[in-house]
Amino acid sequence: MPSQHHAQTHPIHLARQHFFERGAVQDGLISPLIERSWQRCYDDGLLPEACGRDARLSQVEFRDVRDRSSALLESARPQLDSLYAQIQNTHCAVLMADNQGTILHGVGDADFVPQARRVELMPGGVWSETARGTNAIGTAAREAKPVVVHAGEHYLDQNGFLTCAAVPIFDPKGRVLGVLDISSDAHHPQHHTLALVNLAVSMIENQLLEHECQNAHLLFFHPDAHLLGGLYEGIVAYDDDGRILGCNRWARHHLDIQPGHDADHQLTDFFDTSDRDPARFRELRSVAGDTFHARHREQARPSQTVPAKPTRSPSTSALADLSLGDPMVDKCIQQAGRVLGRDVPILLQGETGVGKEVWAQALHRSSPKSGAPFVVVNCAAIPETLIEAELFGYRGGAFTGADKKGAPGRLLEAHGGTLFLDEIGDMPLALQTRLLRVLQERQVVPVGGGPARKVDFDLISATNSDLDSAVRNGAFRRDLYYRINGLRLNLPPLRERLDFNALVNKILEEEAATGLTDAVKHLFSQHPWPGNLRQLRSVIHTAALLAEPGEPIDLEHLPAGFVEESHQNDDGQGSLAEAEADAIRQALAGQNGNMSAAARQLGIDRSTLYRKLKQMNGKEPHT
Ligand SMILES: Nc1ncnc2c1ncn2[C@@H]1O[C@H](COP(=O)(O)OP(=O)(O)OP(=O)(O)O)[C@@H](O)[C@H]1O
Repeated sequence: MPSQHHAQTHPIHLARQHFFERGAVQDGLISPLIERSWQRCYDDGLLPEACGRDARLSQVEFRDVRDRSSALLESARPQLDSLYAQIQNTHCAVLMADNQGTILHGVGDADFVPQARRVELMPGGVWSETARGTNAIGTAAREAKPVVVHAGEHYLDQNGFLTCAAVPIFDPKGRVLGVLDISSDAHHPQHHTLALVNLAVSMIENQLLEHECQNAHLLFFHPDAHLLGGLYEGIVAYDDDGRILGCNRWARHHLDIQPGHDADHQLTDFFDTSDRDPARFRELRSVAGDTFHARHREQARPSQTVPAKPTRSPSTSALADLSLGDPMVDKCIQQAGRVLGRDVPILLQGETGVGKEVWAQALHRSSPKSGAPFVVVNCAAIPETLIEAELFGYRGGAFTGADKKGAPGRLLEAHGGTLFLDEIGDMPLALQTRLLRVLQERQVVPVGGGPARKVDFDLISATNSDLDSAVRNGAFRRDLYYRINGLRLNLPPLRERLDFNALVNKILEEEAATGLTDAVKHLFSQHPWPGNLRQLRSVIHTAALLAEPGEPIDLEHLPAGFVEESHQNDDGQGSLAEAEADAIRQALAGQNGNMSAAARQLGIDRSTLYRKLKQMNGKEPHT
């Protein structure tokens, strides 16, 4: 096969010439591993002047792939960040791929990333050997070995500008789970990169082992007592019967186990002892005759009565997870934490889309009632005539159209758990009286009569209207207001949150988006966000689908009307309420008056849009 590379003296050029023109390479010009890989690519029919095949995933495929690798991404994240911090500003990028060579995560220097993107060396790019010929990621995955691929060792001509060092990441059973890589421009070769990547991978693998074998015994060992406790110690996880559940790469190295061959073994297959629990000894001998120094650790085991550590229970973390650094939010979390489980009704107050329902769920999950039902009733979404039956239930045939068997009602469904009354300000006055009675007497009588049933639930209510003024003008019962307002949490609007950037990053991650261009970052920081977190999520969700995999969200990906909404704010034209009203009018005009489509575009609920329109029309003269 002819190659673009003609007679040249550099060993790699010579090797390419030999390989592509004569079909064999003179000994010593390139490593046997690279030659093996070239041969596979050649046999597979790949041409060196090609661009790669099936080499890029769609956004949807990419999202699926990332979801499947979420455990790996989670275990690896701290190491990815710290690895990049060590090599930053050296014209390179840190990349992590799954075992099929699809790049899941990438972070790199501004002077290298554009070059890398030209060949799709970025998240969403597929770098398997089949797709792109010999390359560090694909070849490391294929060979299950650390690999450096420099310049012309890349099979495809177009990748000859790269130098890359990649190390496979093994799961505790010794299967390749992914690949960690540092790539840079071949003009800036990095000398210690492979060692750095190896270290980071060791740490990721240990993290995976401890995470996946949470209830196991752990045996740590090393031939040198001074290196016990260091990064190169072997770790074996095993159960009560001495059966090996998994081990790290150094255990495989010290015990000479081939990756993938450590399952279905007993400790006694490798250590020379008849004791099933050899970890009781400080010194061990392997069956091959090597001596190791050892230590032992028992992981937390559910069956044992280990004194409870004052750790954060998984439940409280639901609430704590809402903290991203905003002082007002943190204060709410702290106050809520104090009253949870103490029969104090909580009232969540905040603009539409600030996350009141998300908070209600987190409060429920953090409470002692987290295992019981969480029942949501949106008082604005149910027609007035049906709220009563919905809440209190009804006897069979109690009213026209009612189910013959009757229904227990949402209050009874919440028995033992949490009732979340959303938009409580929209509850009709007559029903407020009935609800108050239930809260006082803790029993429910269904519509149409029947025996009273006892109910017990935690109550969380939410409103985006000003309940104080509703109480003053008689639209909301004062006694009910006191009853539901044991603790009021005022959730700040998005434009006032000091953790705005952290929130954006969290949503970008959840939506598998790559990032934002500087122009979009600037626009976001200026935007009034009338739809708050709901609008932010909906804008990022759509824009992430419109951007190519690995491409940051740019102005062109933002929904129509969004940029204009921001500019109105820039011009300083009028108040926020006016900006919001303008946005609503524009959305309705743009969607030919279709309420559902306009609400979707604005990132708010249809019922919220109705209410806002009512408010706008009440204030404004007809035009
Ligand atoms: N802490 C958060 N982190 C990320 N996204 C969030 C958060 N809180 C809310 N969101 C997003 O905003 C959307 C709206 O949240 P939610 O329904 O809880 O708001 P709300 O205040 O109850 O709105 P409304 O008053 O219109 O009923 C959620 O579906 C979620 O996508």
